[in-house]
Amino acid sequence: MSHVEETINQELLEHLRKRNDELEHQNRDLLGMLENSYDGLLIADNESRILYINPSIERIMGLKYPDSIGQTTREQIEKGITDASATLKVIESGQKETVVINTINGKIALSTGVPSYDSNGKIHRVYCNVRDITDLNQLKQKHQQTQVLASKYLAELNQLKKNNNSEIIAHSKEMRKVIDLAYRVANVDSSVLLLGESGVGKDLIAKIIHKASPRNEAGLFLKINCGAIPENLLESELFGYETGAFTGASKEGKAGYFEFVNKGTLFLDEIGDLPKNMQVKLLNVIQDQKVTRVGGVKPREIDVRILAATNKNLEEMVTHGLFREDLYYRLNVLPITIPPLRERREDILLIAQHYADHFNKKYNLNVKFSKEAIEILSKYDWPGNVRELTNLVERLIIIAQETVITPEHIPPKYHSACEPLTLEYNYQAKTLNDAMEEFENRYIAQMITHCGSREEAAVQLDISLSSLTRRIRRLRRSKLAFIND
Ligand SMILES: Nc1ncnc2c1ncn2[C@@H]1O[C@H](COP(=O)(O)OP(=O)(O)OP(=O)(O)O)[C@@H](O)[C@H]1O
Repeated sequence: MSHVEETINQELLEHLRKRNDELEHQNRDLLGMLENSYDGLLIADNESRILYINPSIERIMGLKYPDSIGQTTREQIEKGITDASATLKVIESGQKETVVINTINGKIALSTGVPSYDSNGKIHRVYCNVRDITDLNQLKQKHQQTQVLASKYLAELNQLKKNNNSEIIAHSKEMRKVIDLAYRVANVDSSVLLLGESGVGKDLIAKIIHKASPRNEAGLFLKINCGAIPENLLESELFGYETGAFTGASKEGKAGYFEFVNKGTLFLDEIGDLPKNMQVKLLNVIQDQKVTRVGGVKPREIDVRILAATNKNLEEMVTHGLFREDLYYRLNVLPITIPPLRERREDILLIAQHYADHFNKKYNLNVKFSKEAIEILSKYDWPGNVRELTNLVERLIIIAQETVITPEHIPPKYHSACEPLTLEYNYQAKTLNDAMEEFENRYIAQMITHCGSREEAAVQLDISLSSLTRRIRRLRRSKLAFIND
């Protein structure tokens, strides 16, 4: 070898040594990155055989190094280590794939596989990035729970806002007594049982009691309709549940209404519909002021005032064994009975007027009641009480085309106060035609007197007001004119 050749060889050797050093450094850097990545990294061949895993894969998926090297991801699924494989999906589709996997050590991960091809265009390697999203999922769940809680608070705030605006109309002696009692019981902490037919205002009185009590500042008011929550959910809704208490239960567990409303007031509406097995549990919670979540053992201290309401006869239910006597006495410490609307007729007009103002404002109208319409409403028995009255007022305000509600606008069933007439008199007429005319004349005249107005009489006679007016005009021209102005 010449001197020149020797020099070139040495330079080449030096260059190769340097290059080798560089590659070794790069290799070490790359390996350092792979080994220290917080995400799991996995390299597989075109048969899903694992060639490389980093330590994070062991943390996320429970795969051990070096045992898992050479195993296929299909085998991992068969062994139950994971329930899906991005590698297999990439091999199937030939493109980038992302799957959510549940791993043997209880983690949820997002696995993304990317293919790499050889010079023939065939898959040569699959590179997988496995990101642990368990914490992210828990955060998401927490976020969702916070959102649920926030919307509950918002609903409660809106309810409170509404309460501030809601006015109770209580002109009658009977209702004034009820309100008076409500304010007095507000200052003590005993249970109150609100009794009365549907729609009398039990809800409204319950809100008044809470608002006037010190609990208004300290906690929330929450109404639960015991008859509306499915029996299998009622216990967990009221008392909450612990982690994994039942299938579908949140991993975090959940506070029930009693805990949610702590320091406030829980209004148990339709208490007569509470299933018997729940009655004893409710009794224990009220007595001990402690609640144990479903699936839990540790009782939690609570401070909740109970208001209950029913339109059923609880005493009778106790006699028939449908309601626990001990719970009945526990709830019935302070009973308040709200009389039906028909037993306090003087409230009818004021309530109707109050809601007419309310709906006129709401619909930007200026509809008023005629004297005759008011008379009909005052005489009706209102089996659905104030709720029925408010519903009718809203309907009348909307349907009255004119600015005055007349008897014609009011549906026939409300005209019940005009009972059928009994007509007894001697006919002066001889012929059938005359007798028929005479009957018509007298019947119409008496019906107008009886109902107090032509409008109401027309409703009772089931003819239009204009038809009645035409008949009156014709009858006035007859021999026997009974109809006066
Ligand atoms: N005295 C009143 N003044 C004004 N509004 C009233 C009055 N009483 C009841 N209302 C209204 O009538 C409607 C029915 O009242 P509420 O829901 O309180 O009755 P309830 O007795 O609780 O009925 P249910 O037994 O069916 O639950 C509500 O819109 C309420 O605001």
